[in-house]
Amino acid sequence: MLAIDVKDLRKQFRVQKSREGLSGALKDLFKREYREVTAVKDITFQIPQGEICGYIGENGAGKSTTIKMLTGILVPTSGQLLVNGHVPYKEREKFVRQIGVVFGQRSQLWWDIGVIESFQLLRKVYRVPEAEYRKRLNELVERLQLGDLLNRPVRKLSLGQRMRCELVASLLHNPSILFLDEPTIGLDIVVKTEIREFLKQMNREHGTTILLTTHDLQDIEALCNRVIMLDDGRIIYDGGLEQLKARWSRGREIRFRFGGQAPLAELRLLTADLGVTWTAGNDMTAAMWVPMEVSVSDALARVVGACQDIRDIKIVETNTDDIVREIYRSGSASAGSRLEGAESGAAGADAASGEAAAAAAGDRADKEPVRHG
Ligand SMILES: Nc1ncnc2c1ncn2[C@@H]1O[C@H](COP(=O)(O)OP(=O)(O)OP(=O)(O)O)[C@@H](O)[C@H]1O
Repeated sequence: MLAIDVKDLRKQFRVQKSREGLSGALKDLFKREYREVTAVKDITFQIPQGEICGYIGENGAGKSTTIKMLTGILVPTSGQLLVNGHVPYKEREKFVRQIGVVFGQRSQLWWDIGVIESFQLLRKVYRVPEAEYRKRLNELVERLQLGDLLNRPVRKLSLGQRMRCELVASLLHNPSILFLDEPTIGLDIVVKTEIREFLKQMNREHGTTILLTTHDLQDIEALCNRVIMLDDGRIIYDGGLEQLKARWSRGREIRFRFGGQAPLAELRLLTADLGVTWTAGNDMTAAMWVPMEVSVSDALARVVGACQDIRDIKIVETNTDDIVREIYRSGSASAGSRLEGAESGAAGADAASGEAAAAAAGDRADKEPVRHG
């Protein structure tokens, strides 16, 4: 069985238009006007059990909306959606016991009571048998070194401490799928690394499927073999991280350090026919940019063959941040990506059930109304 199976999934929101000025406000009172915002546009993807998949995109791309549909908080406008074989918004009670959710900016813990008391309440919510709960809690507390924190109220915890507690809370009932929305946001590098290691371990030992949205591409590098990239509600790339890098990388930089003054003019002359470019570093260093279509080993051989005084060579790959930024800018990851079909007219115009509307109302307060151009 697939962990997540999504077909032609769409979410539209109905947003009230507000007219300008006092007369506009008065008109709004009597006759409201609405417009549709399509946050997710007929996306299709499948995630097998045990995979860690990154779900990325710029602000407003539709990541959170997808996660909310996958976790049953929002009802899709159209399309099909199965998570662990369940339709999330239909079988809420049974379903939530199989998933864990961490929204980086929102807590599932009670603010004023001790962490351990929150855990106990969650045990009851998820109906975890006492013995199983104890065993699980001990394991998680040890892994994330929470011992000292358990009796403190959540409001007294630092962000990093709270995040570790949130992770425990989301895993107490041993869910087979974990949804993480910006799990490392605002954390220092030590805690980030700790959390990444912990997630890898959970995935390895318990086969937990993880879907992760993040703006921190180092989370993706550390955890995911696969990424799904979203732009303006559509999937623009679905595949391996390495393939993405290989396809999009426009070249590599090779840095040289010399025993004396870097012979820049000579180097330029030497490689003039290769299509590489040189930039000076400090006196003793220089960097050669080798575009993708030029062989690195040919370029290297040319330089090394002619200069005796090279002390150090370093090849620098284009980093994922640069690649992803470039893809966002162009709005397409082209070759080999699974481009979703064009938007096919409005389907099921009124998306908002009472539940969805409530989620929507509470939800935008903490966010900018963002869109990229
Ligand atoms: N409840 C809502 N009502 C109206 N519009 C919404 C609602 N939720 C999201 N949107 C709109 O849908 C689009 C997608 O938003 P979403 O929050 O899913 O993006 P995101 O990729 O998670 O962005 P971010 O990285 O900022 O969290 C945006 O244009 C947003 O303004």
